[in-house]
Amino acid sequence: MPSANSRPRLAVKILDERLKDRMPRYATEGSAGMDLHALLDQPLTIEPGQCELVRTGLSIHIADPGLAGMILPRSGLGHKHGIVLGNLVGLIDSDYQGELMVSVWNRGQKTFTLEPFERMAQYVIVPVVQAELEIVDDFSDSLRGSGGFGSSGRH
Ligand SMILES: O=c1ccn([C@H]2C[C@H](O)[C@@H](COP(=O)(O)OP(=O)(O)OP(=O)(O)O)O2)c(=O)[nH]1
Ligand SMILES: [Mg+2]
Repeated sequence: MPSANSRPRLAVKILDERLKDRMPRYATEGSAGMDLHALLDQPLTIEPGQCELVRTGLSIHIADPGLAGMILPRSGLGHKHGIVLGNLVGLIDSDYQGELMVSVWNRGQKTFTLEPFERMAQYVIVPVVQAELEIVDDFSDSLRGSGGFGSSGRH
């Protein structure tokens, strides 16, 4: 695993002083994501079916088009409390310089209270390949062809 020194360095703006001692970090050496804390002045009640856009107090400029950020649910909150993301997955462009926002969706059946600075989601950096689309009339044959949606097991 690359040491902390050889990891890509991403510029972060702290938009609220209270985030200074709650910076996202890898909890273990092998963690894929860093948890994002909810920037809230008071507890936020989220009713079943309700979705709230919650501030993180951070802007992260990834800058490198070969990388992207993803905001993913935390499994404990998702499984035990039905707290996932209103957009299912948040995709953060490398040129985005605004505040990271988390769409917190209560897809469960009970009211959930999100506490100030609770860890609500996780942020993962992933490699990205940008492609060029080249218009053609025909493709060279492939084994699959245009079969999809469960076609591979059928005779
Ligand atoms: O959960 C999310 C998803 C997105 N964003 C920010 C970063 C991302 O780069 C930008 C745009 O996201 P996306 O392209 O998914 O949204 P859009 O609806 O297509 O908006 P736009 O027209 O601004 O691209 O919004 C967040 O802060 N949190
Ligand atoms: Mg977009």
